Amino acid sequence: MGAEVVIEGLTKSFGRQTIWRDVTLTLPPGEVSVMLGPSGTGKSVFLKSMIGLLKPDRGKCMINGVDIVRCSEHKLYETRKLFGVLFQDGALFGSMNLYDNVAFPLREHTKKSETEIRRIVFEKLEMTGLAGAEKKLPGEISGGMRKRAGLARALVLDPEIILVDEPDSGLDPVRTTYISQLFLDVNAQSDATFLIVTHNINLARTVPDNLGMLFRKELVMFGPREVLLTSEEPVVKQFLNGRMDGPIGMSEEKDSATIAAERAMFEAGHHAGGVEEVTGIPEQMQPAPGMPERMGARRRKDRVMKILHNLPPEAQEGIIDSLTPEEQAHYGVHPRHAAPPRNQTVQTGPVAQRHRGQLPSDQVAQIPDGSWPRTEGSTERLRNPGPGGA
Ligand SMILES: Nc1ncnc2c1ncn2[C@@H]1O[C@H](COP(=O)(O)OP(=O)(O)OP(=O)(O)O)[C@@H](O)[C@H]1O
Repeated sequence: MGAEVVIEGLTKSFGRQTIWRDVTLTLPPGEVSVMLGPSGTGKSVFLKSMIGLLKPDRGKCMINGVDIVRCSEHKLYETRKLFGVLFQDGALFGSMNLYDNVAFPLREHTKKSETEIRRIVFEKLEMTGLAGAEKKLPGEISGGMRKRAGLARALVLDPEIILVDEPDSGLDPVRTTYISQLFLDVNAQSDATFLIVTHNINLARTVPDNLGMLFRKELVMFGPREVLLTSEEPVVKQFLNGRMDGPIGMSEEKDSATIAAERAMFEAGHHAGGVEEVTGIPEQMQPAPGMPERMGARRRKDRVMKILHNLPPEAQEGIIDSLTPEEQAHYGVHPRHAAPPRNQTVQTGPVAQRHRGQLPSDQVAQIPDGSWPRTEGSTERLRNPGPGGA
């Protein structure tokens, strides 16, 4: 199982420029999370801080009991081995063919024989749809293939946490969906914890279990996808619809006078851009047929049902609607539009509080005893996460 990442009060500045402050969130193990944010809000800086390439000024980033903000160089080196990182351009060595690029971390960080390396490299190339391309140089392949090669390389050390920086950059919408499918397939096969930073709305709406957003040097929110997708926060709504109408401006944010002047312009009929308003919670993408079930998604159901009463009503409704009738019966909930069965209480709380940041750590990915019935294999994996399991 992937590692849990607990971030508390993280703050990063460059000189006098604060990039973001007091970021608090938990990446639940084995789940897929996406961090959104307008350009320049510090998403890449956030990823780099998580792997210790940049040093935050304050706060904690705990991974398997190690605070990577304050730990020794040796601990940091060891903890970094838990990460696989896919950079925007794949970050491949231009003079090495794909085979050597993918083999590189194994040759650098392990004592594996060339036979074993060959087995692993071919396995990861196959997994990322690159079988047969091993002799190609990065300059001879498309941007999409370069990203998949970067992913193959990120996977060779069997990471517990996979960080992805703007997977859609330079890709058309269809290729972006294919690489999103690949992330979910890899997640199903590895149960690794994913964090993807992007401003791609399609990806954000359909891929992750959890969604967050950075804006104005703060984490606007982070939590189950249904919370952000049903949010009434102006900045979230504007971002999800890609419109000019709202607090996000040409260079990150607008002052109130500009917002008011633009509002008047849009009310007078000027097109605010974007398409018609997109609302609601689209169905989440699933692993391709033949892939194992996503254990992270299964654990998430238990986790989210435990915090359901703390979520805004629209998010509660979306979560309940996404369950099968059997799951709804198991958790003792039913859709708001259906009449409650007799003698059964509806678990929809009155809480409409702004859901900021943290999923309480005592509610993250704890599987209750006698929980939702599991298939044999999945029960086994949950009980015995195996070597390297969190
Ligand atoms: N090493 C650095 N030294 C000084 N400033 C930096 C450094 N790295 C990033 N920044 C600044 O931090 C801010 C956030 O940059 P970052 O690349 O993280 O934004 P982003 O949200 O990933 O943007 P985009 O979506 O456009 O990639 C920018 O103002 C950038 O200039």
